[in-house]
Amino acid sequence: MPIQWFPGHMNSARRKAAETLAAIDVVIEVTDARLPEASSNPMIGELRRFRNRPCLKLLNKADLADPVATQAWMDFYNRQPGVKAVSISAKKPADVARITGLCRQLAPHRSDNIKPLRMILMGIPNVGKSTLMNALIKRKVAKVGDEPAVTKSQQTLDLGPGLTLTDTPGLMWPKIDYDSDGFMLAASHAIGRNAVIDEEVAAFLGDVLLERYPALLAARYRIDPSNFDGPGLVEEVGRRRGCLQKGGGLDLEKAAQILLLDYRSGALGRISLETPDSRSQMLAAALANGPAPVNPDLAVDEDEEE
Ligand SMILES: Nc1nc2c(ncn2[C@@H]2O[C@H](COP(=O)(O)OP(=O)(O)OP(=O)(O)O)[C@@H](O)[C@H]2O)c(=O)[nH]1
Repeated sequence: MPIQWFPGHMNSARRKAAETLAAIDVVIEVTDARLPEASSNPMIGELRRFRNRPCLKLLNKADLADPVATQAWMDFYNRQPGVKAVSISAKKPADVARITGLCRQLAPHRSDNIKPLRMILMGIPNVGKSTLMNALIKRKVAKVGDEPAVTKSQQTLDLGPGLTLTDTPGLMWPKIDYDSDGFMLAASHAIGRNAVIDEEVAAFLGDVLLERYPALLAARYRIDPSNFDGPGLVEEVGRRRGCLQKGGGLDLEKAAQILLLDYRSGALGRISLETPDSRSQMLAAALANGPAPVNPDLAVDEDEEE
C-alpha cells in the first residue's frame, strides 16, 4: 500500500518557507530520532542549501529511540557540510537549553549581539516542533498534540535580546518516494490515522521489530518471536490482549492499535526504525528495482491547491 499525503496547505507552506529563509541565519530542523531520514523532508535541505544557511539538525524524541542507532545517525549527519546534529528530548529542559548556543556557533557573524540571530524551526508534522517552541520560550504559545498537523500558521517570536525564532507549520513533502518511509511515518504518527490503515502499518512495524528487537517483543508480550512474521505478530498480540469481535473472531484493528501504541509510547522500549546502514540498503534495493511507478491520480497540481 503506497502511503501518500497531499494537503494543499503544505505547498503554500513550502513557498512561504522559501521566502522566509532569505531573512534567516540558522535553520533548526526537527526530526524524529527513531526515523531521522524518513522524518526529514528533503525540501528543507534543498531550501537551506539554496539559501546557503547552516542547519542545526535536532534528532528529537531521543528518549524513545535506540541510543546506538541515534549515535550512528549523529556521526552520519555531522560529516555533512553546514550541519550540526544533536539528539534531544524537547521535554528535557537541559537539552533545550543547549539549542540557542549551538545556533550561535553555527552563525558566529550574527552572534555579536549587534545583529540579532534569526532562527527558524522547521520539520514535518508531529516531530515535536511545538513542544520545542514552548520549551524555548518557556511559556505555552504553540498547541501541542499527538495528532499530526496541529501547527498551521507561521509566527516569529523574540527569545530574548538578539534572538528571534520563526515557527513554521509541519512541512510534509508532496510525494513520499519510498513505501517504507510512509509506513515508518505512519507507525510514528507523522501521518494521521485517516490517511492509513492501522493493520498494514502494524504488520510493517511488526516485521521491523521481529528483525531488530525480538527480545523487546518477547519481554512485552511473553511470546517466542521466532514463530511469527509481522501480520502473525499482530494476530498474536490480539490473542494475548483479548481483542475479540462480537462474533468471537479476532479484532485485528484493535490488536494493531495496541502494537502501535506500545511502540509510540515507548512501552516496548527504545526503538529506532532505521539506521544509516538499513537506509543505504533500502536505497540500494530501490535503485536496483528502478524508479517507482508514478500514479497520475496522485499528482499535485500547485494551481489547484486550497
Ligand atoms: N517522548 C517524547 N515525546 C515528545 C517529544 N517531543 C514531542 N513529543 C510529543 O510528540 C507529539 C507531537 O508533538 P508536537 O510538539 O505537537 O509536534 P509538532 O511537530 O508541533 O506537530 P505539528 O503541529 O503537527 O506540526 C506530542 O504528543 C508531544 O508530547 C520528546 O522529546 N519525547
